[in-house]
Amino acid sequence: MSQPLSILQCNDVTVEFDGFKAIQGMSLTLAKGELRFLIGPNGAGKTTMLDVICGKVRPSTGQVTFNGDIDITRKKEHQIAELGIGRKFQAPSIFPSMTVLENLEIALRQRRGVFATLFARLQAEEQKRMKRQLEMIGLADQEDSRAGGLSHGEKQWLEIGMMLLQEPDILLLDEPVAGMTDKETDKTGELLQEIARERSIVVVEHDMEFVRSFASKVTVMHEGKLLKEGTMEDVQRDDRVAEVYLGKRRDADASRSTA
Ligand SMILES: Nc1ncnc2c1ncn2[C@@H]1O[C@H](COP(=O)(O)OP(=O)(O)OP(=O)(O)O)[C@@H](O)[C@H]1O
Repeated sequence: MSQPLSILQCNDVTVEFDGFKAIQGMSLTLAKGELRFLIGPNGAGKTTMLDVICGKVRPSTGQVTFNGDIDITRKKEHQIAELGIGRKFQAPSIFPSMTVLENLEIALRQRRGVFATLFARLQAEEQKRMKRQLEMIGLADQEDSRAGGLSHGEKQWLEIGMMLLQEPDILLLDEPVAGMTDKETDKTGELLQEIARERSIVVVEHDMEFVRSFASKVTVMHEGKLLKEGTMEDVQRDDRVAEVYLGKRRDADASRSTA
């Protein structure tokens, strides 16, 4: 069988903070249209890996290549964003006093490659895209609501919608379901699976129930290194993972899983 095409490759990445190696020779390959979960105990280096990919942190050694042969290791954050890698942080960065639709309009105007002169001609088509995006993020009947009045989950979906209007090839999400209700969490999982039909996603996540429900492939990090990669079943069967990660969470996890 042929290998799926990769959209991102991180090879032997090392990150040092004042001599402390937060990442130690980490490699990760992401396929086109893949929804990948990055898990591991606190301090494993998950967020730092996202920082490396989006250009916020420069690795001291190693290489990151995007879309085949584009070396993004030394590129600046805005250049990487323009190439098509979008990063969403934990706190939503929406404009609370504007409506849902206005927030999406702002995102659309920031879209890479859209020239002001073309904007008028594209408007009808762009309006359609915004409406489609609204449907996808489940906020179609709230387009005129003030974004600041949305629930926590809805704010996160709006921000995901804003990212999508910039048409990234890769979305990097840090704990997207933190603070969400169970219902919102499930909706988010379904949304991510839908997005992954067209784009690739890396999700850093602590909520194991969420990962179990929606992950096909999981990467486990520990002390800045790759510990295990595979299906959730592979990962759960691995003794080293149980020891360093799942074991530590087993009690808290068991109480959630019985629900
Ligand atoms: N800017 C920084 N300066 C110094 N040390 C840092 C910096 N950023 C992260 N670290 C350290 O690097 C290690 C990895 O941190 P990172 O935030 O990537 O882990 P994580 O797996 O995302 O953890 P968590 O799940 O708790 O968010 C930690 O020991 C952290 O304290």
